[in-house]
Amino acid sequence: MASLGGQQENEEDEFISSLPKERGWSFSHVYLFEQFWCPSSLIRERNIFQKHFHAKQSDVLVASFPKSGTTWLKALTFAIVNHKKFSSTENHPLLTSNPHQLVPPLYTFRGNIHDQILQLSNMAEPRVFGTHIPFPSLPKSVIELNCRIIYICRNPFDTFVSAWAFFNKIKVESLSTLTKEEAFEMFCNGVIEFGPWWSHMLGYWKESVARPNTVLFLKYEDLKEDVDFHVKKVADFLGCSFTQEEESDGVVESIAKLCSFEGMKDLEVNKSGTINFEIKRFENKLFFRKAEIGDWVNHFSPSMVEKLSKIIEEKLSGSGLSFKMHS
Ligand SMILES: Nc1ncnc2c1ncn2[C@@H]1O[C@H](COP(=O)(O)OS(=O)(=O)O)[C@@H](OP(=O)(O)O)[C@H]1O
Repeated sequence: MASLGGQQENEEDEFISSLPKERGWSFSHVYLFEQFWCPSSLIRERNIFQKHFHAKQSDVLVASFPKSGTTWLKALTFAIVNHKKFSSTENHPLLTSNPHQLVPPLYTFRGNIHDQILQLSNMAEPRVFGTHIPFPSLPKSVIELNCRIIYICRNPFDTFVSAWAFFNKIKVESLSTLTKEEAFEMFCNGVIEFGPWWSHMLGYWKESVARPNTVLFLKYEDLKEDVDFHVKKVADFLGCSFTQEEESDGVVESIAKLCSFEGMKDLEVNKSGTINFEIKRFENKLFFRKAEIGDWVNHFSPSMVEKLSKIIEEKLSGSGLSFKMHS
């Protein structure tokens, strides 16, 4: 972890310990920082980032609440921005690397901060980063330079099931396994890494309405319905539209196929590869579970359905944001 130096570190520790604190889903604790629940390590990383990271105008951000389709959108975005560089069928980096390796998270400082900044500044442009950070807490330079942001969200029912399955598998050893009931209670209270999920979605939703050329808001369910349409939409948004010839050659369809759940989950790198997450090293295969719309029906009791539906109604009403719950 990058170091701030003695006194500053102490002040930061004091600041973090003054914040409201809850048990996390995968981290021992999460703190209410800038109105979202966040592990202490991320608060530190984010503070360093605010100070030292300078966005470039060509940077692209893939933003999401966890378990909403991040892996899929990272793969698609990487393939789209590099479609002139790599063929989707031969030797494509996505055939041998997990999307999270090709599209690194904005905040994961390990080791020397200056090396990290140098590494990032040497990345091929356009640099594509992933982030689960809510809109208001993004690095200032990202906002000031109007870097393009693609946000993906998913219906909260499926997001909950996916998160419950995933976080229990990657959690720190010392944490007890969250029962479905415990996790659901926390989810309904917004207490989950990067939550509350409703303010996360609404933050990006409002920006996408106010600045549609800067923030593109996508839904997992819509991508499932017509991925080719969305591949073209993302390319147009990023200013790298496909030519007529590329479209006739089937480039759009081959990107969609390369990034499909079926295509990705059976790749060797995603079956047996591992990724170094802050908490521990875990298997890439954990990013690929069922990828269905409506799996929640196998997990929700009628009272859970009623409670979550009410929260969605209450939190999102009037925003214009709604979800498809079944395929
Ligand atoms: N290529 C592709 N296409 C469609 N769906 C996919 C794909 N890759 C992963 N998935 C499904 O997405 C869910 C994981 O969400 P995230 O990728 O956002 O997870 S993470 O936040 O990056 O950890 C998780 O959903 P569930 O299966 O419902 O748990 C994955 O199975």
